[in-house]
Amino acid sequence: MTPRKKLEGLVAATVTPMTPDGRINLSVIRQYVDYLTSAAMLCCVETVNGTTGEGLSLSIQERKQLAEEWMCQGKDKLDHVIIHVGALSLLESQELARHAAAIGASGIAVIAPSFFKPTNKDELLGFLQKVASEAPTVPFYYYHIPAMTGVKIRVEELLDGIREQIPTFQGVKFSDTDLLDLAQCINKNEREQFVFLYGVDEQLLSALAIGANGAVGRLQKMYFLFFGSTYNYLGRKTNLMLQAFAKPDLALARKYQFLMGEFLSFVIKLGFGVAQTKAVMTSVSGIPMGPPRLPLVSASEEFIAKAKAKLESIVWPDGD
Ligand SMILES: CC(=O)N[C@@H]([C@@H](O)[C@H](O)[C@H](O)CO)[C@@H](O)CC(=O)C(=O)O
Repeated sequence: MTPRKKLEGLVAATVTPMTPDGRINLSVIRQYVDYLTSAAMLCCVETVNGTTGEGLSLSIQERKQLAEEWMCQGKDKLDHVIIHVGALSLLESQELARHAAAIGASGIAVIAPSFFKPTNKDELLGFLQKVASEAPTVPFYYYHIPAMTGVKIRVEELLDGIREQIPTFQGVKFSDTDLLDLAQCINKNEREQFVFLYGVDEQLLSALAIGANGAVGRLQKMYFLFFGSTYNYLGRKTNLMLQAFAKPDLALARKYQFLMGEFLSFVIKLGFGVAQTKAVMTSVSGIPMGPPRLPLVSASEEFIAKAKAKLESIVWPDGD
């Protein structure tokens, strides 16, 4: 496999900008990249076309266009662009994997198919292997998000012998609240060959504690990574939390986590999902992210006003 720059830092799960009439809006991606690298202080971007990016609501053609645009605009600015290539149809997923390889993606991620679902580890592995083998030089990540897919096969179980079947396997985008499963994965990963990208932003500090349990060195090597939708607009604050944890200044790290939690808990009560993430991101960055695609519907004006007021009312420890 071609040596690539080490994957480290925060990874934003990107939204897919759309025009008011619901078409993908490639024209703002350059601005989006600049925003992420400057204001949000991120150097990686993922997943183009993931959950937050409404990947499964897009056509194959749209997904390819978006992937190409992110690769083009991210060149020399983003260290990594990981492309989500999961689909309900194996053939479509394979086509997207080949495309991601052809345009030079830093990695591909795949969720479990979620209409006809794999019922055990071997079925899931079979699907993942057939996708990964279409991009034999591209680092491969399993994207575990059971709340969305309904596929609850434990990652700990999936990891056993996975490299024999998927030589490009690099790790897991772990977007689940089951910290026992995550802890077991980290604990078993003695040779440190895999990375775990944790994706429940409001629980990041707890996951950090689990990752740091084995050895602080893991954290220093950024062996344990974080991705999520909130890093689109709270990336800078999350980076400050990571710095406080590494120091270690746990009281300060907790303060950041609690304040992020205060915002998320507030918006979750109002009803929070991809549509609302798009609205918050539009309001914070000034980049028109547009509406989501049906069946998702735009966030209400009331939500937008309340979320904005809440975010502005938070007094962060760095004085911002
Ligand atoms: C279900 C969901 O959308 N989860 C988000 C989180 O970042 C989530 O928005 C955040 O923790 C707030 O609840 C990410 O894990 C999604 C994600 O990684 C992706 O879009 O690729």
